[in-house]
Amino acid sequence: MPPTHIAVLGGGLTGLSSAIHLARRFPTSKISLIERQDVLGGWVRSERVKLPQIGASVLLEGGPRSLRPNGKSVLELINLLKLQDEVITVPRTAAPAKARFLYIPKSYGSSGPSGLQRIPSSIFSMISSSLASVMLPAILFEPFKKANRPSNISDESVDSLFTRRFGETFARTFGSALVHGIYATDSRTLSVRAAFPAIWEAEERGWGSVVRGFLMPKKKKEMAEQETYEMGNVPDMMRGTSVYSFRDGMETLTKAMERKLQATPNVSITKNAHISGLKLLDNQEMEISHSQSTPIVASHVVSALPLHVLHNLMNGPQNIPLVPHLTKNPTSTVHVINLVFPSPPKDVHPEGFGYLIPRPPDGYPKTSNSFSGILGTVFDSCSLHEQDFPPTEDYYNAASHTKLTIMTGGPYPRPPLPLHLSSSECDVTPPFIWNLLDQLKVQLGRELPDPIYWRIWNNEACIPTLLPGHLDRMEEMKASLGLSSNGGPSDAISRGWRARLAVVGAGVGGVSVGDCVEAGRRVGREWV
Ligand SMILES: C=Cc1c2[nH]c(c1C)Cc1[nH]c(c(CCC(=O)O)c1C)Cc1[nH]c(c(C)c1CCC(=O)O)Cc1[nH]c(c(C)c1C=C)C2
Repeated sequence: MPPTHIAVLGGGLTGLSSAIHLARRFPTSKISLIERQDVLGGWVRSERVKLPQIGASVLLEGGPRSLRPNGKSVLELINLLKLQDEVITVPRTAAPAKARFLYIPKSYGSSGPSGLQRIPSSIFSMISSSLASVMLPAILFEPFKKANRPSNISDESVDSLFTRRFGETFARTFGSALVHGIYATDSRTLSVRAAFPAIWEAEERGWGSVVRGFLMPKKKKEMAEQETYEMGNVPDMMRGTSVYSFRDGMETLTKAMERKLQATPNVSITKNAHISGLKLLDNQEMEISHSQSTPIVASHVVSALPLHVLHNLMNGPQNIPLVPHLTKNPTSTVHVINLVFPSPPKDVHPEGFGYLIPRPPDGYPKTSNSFSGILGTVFDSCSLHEQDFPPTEDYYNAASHTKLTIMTGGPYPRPPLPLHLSSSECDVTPPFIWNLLDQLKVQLGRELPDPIYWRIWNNEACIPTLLPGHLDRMEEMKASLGLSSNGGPSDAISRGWRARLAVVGAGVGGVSVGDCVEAGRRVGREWV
């Protein structure tokens, strides 16, 4: 029998995707989506600002800003929500797809390269690269290094695997920068199996060598199970695309998901609702108390809340079955700072995607002082100039402005934020922004004009750091809910939750937009 009433807790990407797919799968079930804030979409936030000084309208992002076309569940949503005309693509041959940089401060050491360094994209470009001294020996000798994974480990940190296979300098230079750019955390704390399973598996496939493993074909049983996605013509549109976004930013996707849900008769959305409790009733239904009206009683619940928030809900006075590991992982806070300069990109930065900054050799500083803790900078004008008006064909040399985004925080101590978070709220540029501009000038190696617009987004606890052992812990968590590892009901049916509570989201199964949408797509499959 289909569920009578499904409550979806949390209206971020995973909650929205869960509600959309559950409403399709169970058209006769009642579905209630409950969100704490007055907007849906979670960390996805796009803002269009008009800048009359230069006669431009500029689209800025506070969270994720681009997508890769390999995420089939997002391509499917684009098709289902008819967003094809909103998509903008960056071809694989374009500069932002090919040119990515590392910034290595002079203070990191005298022997290696310093300054803005282009990351080579092939073995041939590696030979002439200034990063060759760090990359070439590490990569060329790795296949000849003895297998060295300790037999008693089932997971380790990204830094630990990179150091074992490629050496300490490579691990710190490339591994830490990669982890900054995705998880905004310390690579010495992040689980390699949870964050980069392909690297862990390549080492196994390659008899101890990651490089050999990547060069070898995958065995049949390692190939992902084949899912069918309703993608229509979207894969054709994406041919040759490196990354894509939407003309009006990533909110195009979440707003379209919300509109779709509003138009679906069996779905109700409650915003501004503070959820205060989750209780298991004697008849196996679940009661969700929240601030907006009387409690909701649901036969099935999807929690798309951050795990620590779910933990707090369950820790009330009611006696409910324990769900383990909800508070194990820490989270990273990222400050995202959009800057708009009144000059074309050629006067501000090299053409490309942007740059990442590796971890300092002595580790992260303990206090913020004047050090800004920049993790990396994205050259938004290069990849996303089609979002801005008026359109400029030769945007790099001729656009009226440059937009870029600095990301700070994560493992660095964070200086206090200014009172006002955008230049539209105050006339005086705060020291926080001047300090970042000083750092930016050093990193880009040039003088910069004063920005005509700045905007700070405080993404508090936005990305979970999945600690080593995460995958095993999530199996135990699922088992406690009465779910087996493949998502179906386990024989532990006597457990209180009886597979009627599903826990999904970035803290469980992957932090990318694609992972969140996919998790929502798969949830509740066992409820038929
Ligand atoms: C708020 C800042 C974020 C940082 N990482 C993420 C966010 C939202 C999440 C993230 N970023 C990337 C991925 C991988 C995506 C994939 O493989 O499909 C994830 C899950 C890659 C990425 N990193 C940066 C960009 C612009 C992208 C493309 C995707 C996106 O737009 O988020 C730049 C970047 N992100 C962060 C930092 C510190 C940084 C530095 C330049 C943190």
